[in-house]
Amino acid sequence: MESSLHLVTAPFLHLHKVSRHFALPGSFWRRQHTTLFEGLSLRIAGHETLGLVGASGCGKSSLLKILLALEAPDNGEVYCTGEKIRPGSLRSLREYRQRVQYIPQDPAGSLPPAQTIGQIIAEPLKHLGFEGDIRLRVSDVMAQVSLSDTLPSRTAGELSGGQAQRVAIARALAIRPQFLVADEPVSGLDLPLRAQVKQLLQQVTQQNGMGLLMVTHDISMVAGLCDRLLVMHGGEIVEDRATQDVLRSPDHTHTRQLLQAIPHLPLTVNG
Ligand SMILES: Nc1ncnc2c1ncn2[C@@H]1O[C@H](COP(=O)(O)OP(=O)(O)OP(=O)(O)O)[C@@H](O)[C@H]1O
Repeated sequence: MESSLHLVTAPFLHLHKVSRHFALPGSFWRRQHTTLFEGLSLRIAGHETLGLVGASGCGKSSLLKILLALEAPDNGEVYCTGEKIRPGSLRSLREYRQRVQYIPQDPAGSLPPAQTIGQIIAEPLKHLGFEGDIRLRVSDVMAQVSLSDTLPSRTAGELSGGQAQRVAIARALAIRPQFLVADEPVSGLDLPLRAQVKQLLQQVTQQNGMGLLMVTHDISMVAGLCDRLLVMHGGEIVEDRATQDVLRSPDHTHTRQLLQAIPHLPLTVNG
């Protein structure tokens, strides 16, 4: 199934007919498989900001892992600017890691607690052989995410959830990627911090001319941040349109259910 937005003719990222199956628990000899998605295609332009929403368990994170080339699809290919990444060479994978960076779901849990902020942000620079001044680059990105008043020698274990997410964003930005992929970047944060992270993502993508794909359960995160909204259901992308259009007039029953599930404040207060 090709996603409905065919307008992206020269995509930066291209998933071509990817499939994901999982073995169900059971004996090895009688093992059965479940199909999460089959033959799913998606084209994304380099400057686009996209939200990906869907009910829990529909396969969003699995799709993201394939897009990030962290996992290989069971069938299908992943391309970046026309070059095959999966299956592909180690060289193309290494270049891909430089171009597409990941912001994890639970930064407080995923950052190594004993490492300093400076070490964490410098790690991808060292790993990918950055040739400039690493300390300068670390302090540059710390300033970009408003961590400049925080000492780079503080350890990740000392940070609040909001600060940890800023460090994770700074680490992703350090090697000057062209595209960010974020998996539930605000889950676990309270409402004011969610708004701050949303504003920060908006700011860094605009300032650096980067694209963004963000998985979220929180549809309020995509409004104003993502130009394009994908809704995943039953192993397919059932909506793929401009965010405002989807929010104003959802086509699919599942999208309407997701929108109806957003809590609203009562308009009047009695008593
Ligand atoms: N490695 C795996 N082995 C077996 N099943 C898996 C594996 N990874 C994911 N699954 C199953 O695939 C389904 C989709 O998981 P996935 O994490 O992609 O969904 P999701 O839409 O991101 O969910 P959530 O919104 O709750 O994070 C789930 O039923 C999950 O249990």
